[in-house]
Order: sequence, then C-alpha cells, then structure tokens
Amino acid sequence: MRRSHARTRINSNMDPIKLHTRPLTRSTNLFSRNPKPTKSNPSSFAIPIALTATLITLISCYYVFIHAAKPSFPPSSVKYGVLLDGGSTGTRIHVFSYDTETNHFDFDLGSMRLNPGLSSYAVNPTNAGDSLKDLLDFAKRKVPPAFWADTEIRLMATAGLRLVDVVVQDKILDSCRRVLRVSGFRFADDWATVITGSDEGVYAWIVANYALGTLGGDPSETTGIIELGGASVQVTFVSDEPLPREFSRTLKFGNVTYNLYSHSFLHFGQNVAFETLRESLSSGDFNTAAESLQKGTYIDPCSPKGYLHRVESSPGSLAAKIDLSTLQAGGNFSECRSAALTLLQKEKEKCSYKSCYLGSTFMPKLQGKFLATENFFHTSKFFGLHQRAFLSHLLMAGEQFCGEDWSKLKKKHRSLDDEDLLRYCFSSAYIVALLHDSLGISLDDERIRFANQVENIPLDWALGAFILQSTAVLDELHPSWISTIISDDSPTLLSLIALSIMLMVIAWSISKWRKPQLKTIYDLEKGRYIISRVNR
Ligand SMILES: Nc1nc2c(ncn2[C@@H]2O[C@H](COP(=O)(O)OP(=O)(O)OP(=O)(O)O)[C@@H](O)[C@H]2O)c(=O)[nH]1
Ligand SMILES: [Ca+2]
Repeated sequence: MRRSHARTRINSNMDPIKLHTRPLTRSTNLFSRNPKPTKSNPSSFAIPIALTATLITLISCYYVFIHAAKPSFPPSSVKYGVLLDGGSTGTRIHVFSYDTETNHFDFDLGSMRLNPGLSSYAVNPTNAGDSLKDLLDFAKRKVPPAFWADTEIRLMATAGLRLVDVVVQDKILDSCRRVLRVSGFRFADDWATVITGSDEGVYAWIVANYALGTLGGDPSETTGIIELGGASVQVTFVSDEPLPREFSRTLKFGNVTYNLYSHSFLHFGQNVAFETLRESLSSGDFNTAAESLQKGTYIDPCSPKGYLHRVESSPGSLAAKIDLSTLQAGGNFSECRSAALTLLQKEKEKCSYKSCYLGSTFMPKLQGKFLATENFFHTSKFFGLHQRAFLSHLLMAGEQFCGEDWSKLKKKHRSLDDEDLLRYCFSSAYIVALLHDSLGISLDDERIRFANQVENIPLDWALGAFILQSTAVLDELHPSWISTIISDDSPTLLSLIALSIMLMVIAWSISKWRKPQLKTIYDLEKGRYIISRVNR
C-alpha cells in the first residue's frame, strides 16, 4: 500500500514544539536534506532579536530626537574666537569658530574692516581704542551672547605699528586694552600686542597650506607665501638650506616638522614704498634718466603724465605730510621700475650673509611654488590677469598704464578715486622689480600664483593665527588632531554604527551559544520523531 501522503499528526507529548511533517523516506535526518528549520523554542531567538530591535530603536531615537533636532544654539563643543588685525591701512575684525568634537573650523562667520589703521592715532594715541567699538559691535552680532564670556578676543598689530615709536605704540595699545577689557569677551592685556613680522609670515603660511590641503603633509609639497601688504612684505617658505636662527621657524603639525624661512621686510609694503619713493624723488635723491625740466622740479616716472601732485595729507599716510609739489608726472614704466629697484636694493652692499635679495637682509634661494597675496592679487586683478599669469603679462600691462595720459585713465576707470587709480603704475613696476629683478622669479615662471583666497578660504594671516591657537587646544583634547582637521567626517556616527553591529554580532553568537543544537530524526519503527541534543 502506498504510504498515504496524508499528513501524519504526531501526538508528541514530549515536546511542545509543533513539528512539521512531510513525505519522508526511512529514518531521515531532516537536517541532512536542507530541512525547513525546525521551529525551535521561540525564547532562544527572541533575546537577540529583542536586543537588536531595542538597540536600533535607541539609535534611531537618538538621531531623531537628539542629533537631528539641531539645538537652537551651537552645542557646547563649539568654541568661538575673535581676532583684530591691526594693519597699517586699516583694522579688521574676524570671527571664527571650531568644534572640538568634529575638529571642524568655520572661517566665514564674518569680518569687518575700518580705515584708517591704528598707526594713524600716533598723534592722539588715547583715542585709538574708540576705533574698535564698531568692530566689537559687529563681533557681538556674530557670537551668541551665551558664548561671549568664553570667547577669547586678541588684537595683533602688524607693520603699521612697528613703524611707530615704541612709547607711542604702548599708548595706542593701552587705549585698545581699556576698551577690550570691557568688551564682554574674554581678554587679557598681553593679548593685545604688536606681533613680529616672522610670526605674521608663519600665520599666512599656515592658512595657505591649510587651504591647499598640504598642511600636515610632505614639506616639499607645501607652498610658500609672499605677501605685499601696505607697510611690509612677508616671505615664508620651507627651505632645505641651513638658516640663521633669526630667520628660522620650526612648525610641527601632526607628526610632520616644517623648517621655515620667515621674514617681514618693513618699509617694503606697497603704500610705504610708494611714499618713500616719491619723497626721495621730490627731494631730488633720484637722478632719473629724464632730467628735470626746470630747476627745483623733478620727474616722477611712477605717475602718469598729466597727474598733478599736491601736498599728501591723507590720514592713512604713514609718513608725516610730504610736499610733492616739486614733482612733475612723467609716467614711464621702466624708469619707475629702476627707481623701485634702487629702493629694494638699498644697503645691499652691507649684506653679511650668504645671500641677500632685498636690501641687506638674508634670504635663502626661493624653493617650490608660491602664493603672492594682498597687493600682488589686487594689482593683477585690476589688470585683468588670471591667477597663474606670468610676470611678463604684468610688465606689459604696466608699461601701457604708466604711458597712458592721466585724463584718459580717469575716464576709463571712473569708479576709482585718484589715490586708488594712481597706485597701479607704481604697483606694477614695483612688483616686477620685487619678484623678478630682486627675487629672481623669471618673467614666465609658473611657480607663482596671484591669489587672496583658495577655494572659499580667505588667505588672511589672522586665520592662520587662529588655527595655530586652536591647535594647542585641540591637541590637548585630540592628540594628532591635525590628521582630522582637513577631513570632517564625524567620528560619532561611525562609532555608533560600528558599536551596534558589534552588539548584534555578540547577541547573535550568545544566542547561538545558548541555543542547544538539536537534531530531529524520524524513527520509522516507533513511528515518531526523536529530538536529541547535538554535542559540540
Ligand atoms: N588695489 C587695491 N588695493 C587694496 C584693496 N584693498 C586693500 N588694498 C591694499 O592692499 C593692501 C592690503 O594689504 P593688508 O595686509 O591688508 O595691508 P595692511 O594690513 O593694512 O598693511 P600691513 O600692516 O603692512 O599688513 C594695502 O596696501 C591696501 O592699500 C583693493 O580693493 N584694491
Ligand atoms: Ca596686513
């Protein structure tokens, strides 16, 4: 008789587990035929499933009700910083923040600039602090009030104040300290200082290489900076040459050490250089090739023909009032370039080092690529040159501009006031005399790039100072943090996912370990199933 395929009900009082029945041959080990998994005791699977479900619920609650619901104001891991850059032509305030959890910097919280600079208070130094009030109000609109008391504010003055007598410097700084003490931000008197030019250059180098993503990487891959400010020029780059101590800076980021040459050439900033040149011209110090037309007047090759000189009394002027009425504009690029070179090479004969490219100051041979910032950028932008333009392009643009009649130039550039428009003849000639004639950068060199920002990061040395300052804090919190300053993946989320996977694996293996390995066989003689524990 054929075995009916009627379902066989097993009256098994041995085990509450409901058994599956199926057409079977003799003593079949269900497990050997890919049997449907026997329904094991629900309690043995329930635990890991419940555990995993709880865990997933907890994580999603965390993300829905805590993490995703952005707090109305920044989490406590966010720190703010306020920095005042006391430049020769103006004072600007920068507001930054960084998150000590994610190591993420936020640079574009805003900045504001007010002219003239602190050095213009040399005649009334006790009023200098009042010039900061509008800047401080700006910063208070950027930092949540709850964070003010915890937010450090620093004033770092540069070349403008370095040119002022030390006694007057201190009076100006004391006036600023008086205002900063009651600003509502966290302040200590020695946080208002005149920084060294070398520090200013290092800060600019830091922000440039942070923005380029080379900070923390191979020193030979880093980019040097040359900054043409109003009163000084900063030159900072990695050098393999042995450096005299006063020009040598060592920076450590992560586990990489950078040996930098860094120096600030005071008086070589564009505004001061232009004033110095015209002052020398007006007193007949330069015997330019073009003879003066009549006694007591001198040709100024750096001002386009038709420009009328007068007594310069602009409040931003760093020098005392200078009478330029003895000058006659005789716009001539190559004359202006050689007059600028004479200024840059002054006292070169006194050089006591292996190499001096500007005056009698040591500088090793330039190494690697360079970013040329501030006035380099403003002038190349005015002449419509792209960032990687050659110096030869600037030379041609300058020749044309200097040779143009002043009245035509004013018609062509109506939006610019006389003082701003006038600077471009000198600026183009000065840049060629500085970068090519003095530093030896060839006219078709591709190593130089004119820029004032990289991606969306402005190449402000103040940002570099903030990165360095917060590095110290972050390093305490997260050793070798720099390796993450450039990446911004948040470790929190990653670690949670890893944790939940790990917990699920543990839960599963516990359940496997606890769940007895059972074997079910069907005994034909007895006509019933026998369940037995498998020994491991
Ligand atoms: N052509 C041009 N020059 C500008 C413009 N804005 C600023 N400058 C000039 O660019 C230079 C700005 O560089 P900064 O470093 O800010 O100058 P600073 O800080 O006042 O001067 P230092 O104390 O020497 O650093 C100054 O010479 C300004 O006169 C602009 O829009 N066009
Ligand atoms: Ca500056």
